[in-house]
Amino acid sequence: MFGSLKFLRRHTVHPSSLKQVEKPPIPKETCGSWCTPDATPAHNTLTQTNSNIETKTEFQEDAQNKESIVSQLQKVRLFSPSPPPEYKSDNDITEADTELKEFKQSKSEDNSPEPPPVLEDKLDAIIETPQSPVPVSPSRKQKCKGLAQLSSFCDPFMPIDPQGRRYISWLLLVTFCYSYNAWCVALRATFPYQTPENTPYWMVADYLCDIVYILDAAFVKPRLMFLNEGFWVDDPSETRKNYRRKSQYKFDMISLLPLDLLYIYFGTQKVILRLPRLLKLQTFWEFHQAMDRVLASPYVVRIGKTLFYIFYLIHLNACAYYAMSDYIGLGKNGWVYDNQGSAYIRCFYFATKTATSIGKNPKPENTIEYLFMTAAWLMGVFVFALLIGQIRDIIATATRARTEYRQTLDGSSRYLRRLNMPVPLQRRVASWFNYTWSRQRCFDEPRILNSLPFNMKRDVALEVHMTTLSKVQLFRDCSASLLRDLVLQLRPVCFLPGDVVVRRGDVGHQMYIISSGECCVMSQDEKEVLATLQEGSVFGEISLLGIEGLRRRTATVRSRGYASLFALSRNDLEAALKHHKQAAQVLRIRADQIIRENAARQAKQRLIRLEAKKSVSIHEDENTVKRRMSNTSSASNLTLEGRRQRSASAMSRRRLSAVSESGGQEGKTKKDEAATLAVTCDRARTPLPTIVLSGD
Ligand SMILES: Nc1ncnc2c1ncn2[C@@H]1O[C@@H]2COP(=O)(O)O[C@H]2[C@H]1O
Repeated sequence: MFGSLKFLRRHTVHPSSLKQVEKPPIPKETCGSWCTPDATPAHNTLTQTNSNIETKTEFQEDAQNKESIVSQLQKVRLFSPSPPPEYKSDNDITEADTELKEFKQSKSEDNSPEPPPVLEDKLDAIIETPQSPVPVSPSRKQKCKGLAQLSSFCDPFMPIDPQGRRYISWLLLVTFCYSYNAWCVALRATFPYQTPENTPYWMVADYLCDIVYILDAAFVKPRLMFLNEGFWVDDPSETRKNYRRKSQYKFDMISLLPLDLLYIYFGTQKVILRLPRLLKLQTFWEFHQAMDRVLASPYVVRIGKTLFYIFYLIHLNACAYYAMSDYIGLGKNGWVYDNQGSAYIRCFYFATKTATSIGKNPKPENTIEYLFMTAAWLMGVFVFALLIGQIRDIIATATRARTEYRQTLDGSSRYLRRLNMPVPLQRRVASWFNYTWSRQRCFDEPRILNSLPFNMKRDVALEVHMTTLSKVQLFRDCSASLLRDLVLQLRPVCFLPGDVVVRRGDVGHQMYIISSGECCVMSQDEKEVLATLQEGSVFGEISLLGIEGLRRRTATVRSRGYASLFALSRNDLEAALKHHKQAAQVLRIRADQIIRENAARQAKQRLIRLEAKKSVSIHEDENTVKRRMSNTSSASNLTLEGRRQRSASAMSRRRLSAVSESGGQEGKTKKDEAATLAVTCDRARTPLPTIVLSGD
């Protein structure tokens, strides 16, 4: 048998020759997995570009690719230049074992952490999302020198990004001032809440708001960058002109009319003179639009805005009711406010009742009261119905996805029940729906993405799956364009605990990337876990690579708990690899490593089994001899002595034959086993023909 091992030596890989740099070995579990986070060095996350201009030229990318290929090939050099060691005696078993150990060790050395690849540079160009701020021109930088201490927002020479946080915060302040004016002008003009004592406080609040209005119209709005045919314009004179062209500018200017000067003539009680301040309504809308864009759940903003309108209308109604009651005379008849309790609360209560048509309102007693009530009810019927309907729509839109999910879940449950499917299967289906919903929050991701233009779709997909994809070693080792090419082909799939993702022996149709959860690569008998793959790991690629004799799954892979994976079909992978030779190289090298590792493991297991068999057969031989000896106890001493000698020599012969495994009666089966082992070991050591081992 060991003769055949000797024969194999010509094809043996000598792991010791792989040693190039001394690196610490990595833990066992991580050896078998492709780019599990533990096995891979810390990496930079994908970063977003700040401009839509590709920062790398094709040439640079090519040069980088070549460098990376060379380093990969240096890393996994499969052939040894030095001659293989001789297998000289029966100690070959030990040597073979040692070689397996060495192979393992060298493999772990090979997989030892590399210095983190510079991902930032490579992946900077991946997402080509145009960002709002245009780089500041040098002339502007010059101007800004003296004002370096000021933040860019306060700097009167710096343009302002209309989508930036600072501007949105500013809009919040202006909106607050606007709301103050909107509520307080009507309140103070009708209710007796402005007294000579508190007038200075009201005035301070008023003029603080006016200062915000002035700053907004004079320093903020004229610096707002704007999009002109897809380009952000940040030139100060252009941004100023752009603001002046807008209707907003006119309204802003009218809202700042200093009618307050007429206080001198009419007195400070004439708060109605501040009415023009309410014309700054566009900023109020602008703020809500900005929040709509920025917030994770824009529905809250939309509902908030609608509620603001509803309450404001009721507030105006309350003010009008008080003003009318005051005009007619407080408590003069049954309809007017009777001047009891808190004036504002009572009037607001009355206004709410009329606006929402609850009924049981005091009966109007004169024409003006009738007119008021008619107007209030009409407003309730039309305006409020419209606003409340809007809230219903907003909530329906917000929960549409959940409603659809429930409908799909109910439909599938009904279908399975109708077909009398086993209860565990029904539970599994429900569990899958629950998990998929909790992970993705939508079932029609492709439909949403398909409505976007191609590049945008790709950028969205990159952003969505950034966390996982940045952990995939394949994408780090290869050119950034591989990720761009593949990202849209990735199909999210979910697996329940214990689900078989791929089964050994099946034809492979897709490979997988783990997005979350863990998957276990099982041994042939499914009793041992060969490797635990974690987020960012890739598996199922071997059967897709077209390696001769390996078109079927080499191992069963099961999900450990819930697992979210990205599936990539054979066709998509093949199409991508056609244009990304380096990626094909990397995948094949990795596949080769796994195949060798598995083959080496199997060879070792067989050796152990063979050893065990041998020791059992020797033991049996000894027992047989003992039995025979006891049967012939009646024979003469001479004959006994002679037989003993013969039996001893026979036993030693048998021992010898068992140890050498050559010839003998049962030698045939052992020979077969040895031949199979030889072939396995041969496979374990012989590099695959598909792998290109030298290249530039
Ligand atoms: N020892 C191993 N360590 C890690 N992954 C493995 C191991 N053996 C098999 N695999 C993966 O399990 C996958 C099973 O399907 P494939 O043969 O297509 O590709 C296989 C590899 O990606």
